[in-house]
Amino acid sequence: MTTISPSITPELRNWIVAQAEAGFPPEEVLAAMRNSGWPEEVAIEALEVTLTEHLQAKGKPIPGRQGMPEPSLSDSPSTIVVDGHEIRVLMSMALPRVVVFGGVLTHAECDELVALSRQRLTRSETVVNETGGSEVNTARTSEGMFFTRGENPLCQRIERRIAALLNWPMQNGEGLQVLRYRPGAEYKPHHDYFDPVHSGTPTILSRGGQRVGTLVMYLNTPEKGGGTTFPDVGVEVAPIKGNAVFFSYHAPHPSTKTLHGGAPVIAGEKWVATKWLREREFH
Ligand SMILES: O=C(O)CCC(=O)C(=O)O
Ligand SMILES: [Fe+2]
Repeated sequence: MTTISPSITPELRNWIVAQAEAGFPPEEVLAAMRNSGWPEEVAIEALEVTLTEHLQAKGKPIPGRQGMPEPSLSDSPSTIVVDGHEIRVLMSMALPRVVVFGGVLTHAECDELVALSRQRLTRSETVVNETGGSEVNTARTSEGMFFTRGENPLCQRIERRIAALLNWPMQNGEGLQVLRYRPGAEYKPHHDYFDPVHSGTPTILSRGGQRVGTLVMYLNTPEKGGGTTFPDVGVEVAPIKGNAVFFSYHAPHPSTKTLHGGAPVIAGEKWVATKWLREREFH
């Protein structure tokens, strides 16, 4: 992962906003910044951050990829009913795009997922950037397993619910992943998208394009620790059985502020099921 912290001075910010308001497309503003000596990566992040914040301040929608997974929240409902199942909306944030839901899964569904996955857990692996394969990694000390999409009636029911909740085709989802963290286990902050700079990324993208969103569902409530953290914005989501945190990223870029991690579990175990959403049909 590359992390860039450009110093966006007020002068630079005003200049970028003035260019955009004068009608110059972002590509031209970027070219001008490159010509005046800015490294491309830094210029892109400065542009994205400045324009996103500017649009948000003016209450305008943020242009991104055409179509993103997104719950129907335009009239700020307190609950969303999906297939007769009532889900509560607990928190919504614009940047990063994060929504916390209550009661995505019933306690019985959480217990059943744990029971179905327990015997299949192995030490979690992470993607090897160079090859697109996977390997054991000290940043991720959980154990995990993947269900294939639609593997059993429970997975089918949950996948249908998630597709309706996030307005995203079921076919574009990866199979559910279940993770168990024991005391001391954690998942250090990372992005879920595949970094385009890595040579293994094209192999991964051939199976359905980029990841564009993540839903982490909590299958139990750890006694202490184990929250899902978003270090860019100092947010921590409490892991409560049945609840879930959704976040989306319209580009594979840190300016989405979707850096996140599973904080170390201090007491008890933590179980989650993660659903990753791809741009296109995942196969
Ligand atoms: O365990 C968590 O809270 C986060 C899990 C996560 O980041 C992932 O599965 O990609
Ligand atoms: Fe993640």
